[in-house]
Amino acid sequence: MDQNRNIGGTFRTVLSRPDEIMLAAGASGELLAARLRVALAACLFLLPVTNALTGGLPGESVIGFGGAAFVNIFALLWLRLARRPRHYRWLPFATAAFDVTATTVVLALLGAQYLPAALNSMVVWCCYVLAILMTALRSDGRITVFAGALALVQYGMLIAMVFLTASADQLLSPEYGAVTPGSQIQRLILLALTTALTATIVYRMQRLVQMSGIDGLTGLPNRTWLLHRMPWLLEAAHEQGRSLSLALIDLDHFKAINTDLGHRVGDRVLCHVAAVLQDALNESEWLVRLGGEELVLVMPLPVGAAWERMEVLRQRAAAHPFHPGTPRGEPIRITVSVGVAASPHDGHDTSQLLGRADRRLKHAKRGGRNRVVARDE
Ligand SMILES: Nc1nc2c(ncn2[C@@H]2O[C@H](COP(=O)(O)OP(=O)(O)OP(=O)(O)O)[C@@H](O)[C@H]2O)c(=O)[nH]1
Repeated sequence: MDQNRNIGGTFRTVLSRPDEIMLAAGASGELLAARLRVALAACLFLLPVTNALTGGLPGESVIGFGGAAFVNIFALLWLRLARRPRHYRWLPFATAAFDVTATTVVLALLGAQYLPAALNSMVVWCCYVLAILMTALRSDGRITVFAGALALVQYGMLIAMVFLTASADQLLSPEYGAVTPGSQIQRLILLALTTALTATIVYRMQRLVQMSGIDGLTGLPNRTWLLHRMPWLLEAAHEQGRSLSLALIDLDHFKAINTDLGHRVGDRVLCHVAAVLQDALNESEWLVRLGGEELVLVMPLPVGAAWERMEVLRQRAAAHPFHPGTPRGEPIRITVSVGVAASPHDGHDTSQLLGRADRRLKHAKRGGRNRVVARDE
């Protein structure tokens, strides 16, 4: 699946809004990035101190110290904001822009003191690379591309300004070497490559998370996906004052299919039922394979409406027999039993809802199977 993606498709994926799981991972990544920034910002004070102690230009040390103080104040502010995960949706863009722009400002200040330092300071220029690499922690390709593009534009403008204003001998320096167009183009290319590499890492991370949340047999989201996704769905439903229902669906007499026709046919039956149900779902309904022959359907409905919806789907499963595909194989009617539970009435978290739905599923089995139960008896 992965190998078949073309570059255009990959690029579109990188630039698209990540799903809820990746956004949640990105929010904790933002907090990690904020903590890392505070630690790195504290280390920045070492640069002007080292510069002063090793006989560097006094003006450089003062600028370095001022820049470090500025970065430290903002680093603490970003950390404070990042402690409220996903509260400020603009935060990852703002912090990435800050990291890049702070680098440009320090380079410009160095250049104002001593022109070659603006373009040939290796230590400060490397902060662009760190700023772009740090966007990988946000698990969002849009932020990586944004930070990379901003670094290219800002550094490109700095190059243009220096070359437009400086004379040839101002670009020669005993400390920093010669500032040449060739070396500056190489730096721009390195920034573009860093951006492309970081975006690729983000893309791979997204694909791995996606793959770990998909059931290999049916292609449905799996238990891992459900356990990650449900808290967000429950929180959103709670904020909007809506109910969220969960239906636990179990195939009836599935053991007999395995025993009579073999496990391989059993697997095909599972895929068949998953496809029959999946084909009838709308965008706000999520079908998950919990494990074995148990499926879960999550619906943004109160319990009564969820029961009605499951009744329709139960009848649909029964009306679509499985065809073994062998010359003498008769179509097999597959039925399902279902237990439904809804938040907030039956519970506030996934395990409470699953527990309640499981109890009702057992009632459905005891009551003769091929039925939906949404109430305790
Ligand atoms: N082919 C196949 N079988 C599976 C898979 N996972 C679980 N099973 C089988 O599913 C069967 C589940 O049986 P049970 O739920 O205990 O019983 P049942 O026959 O379905 O009876 P009721 O649920 O009471 O209607 C077991 O035989 C498992 O081996 C799978 O991935 N593929």
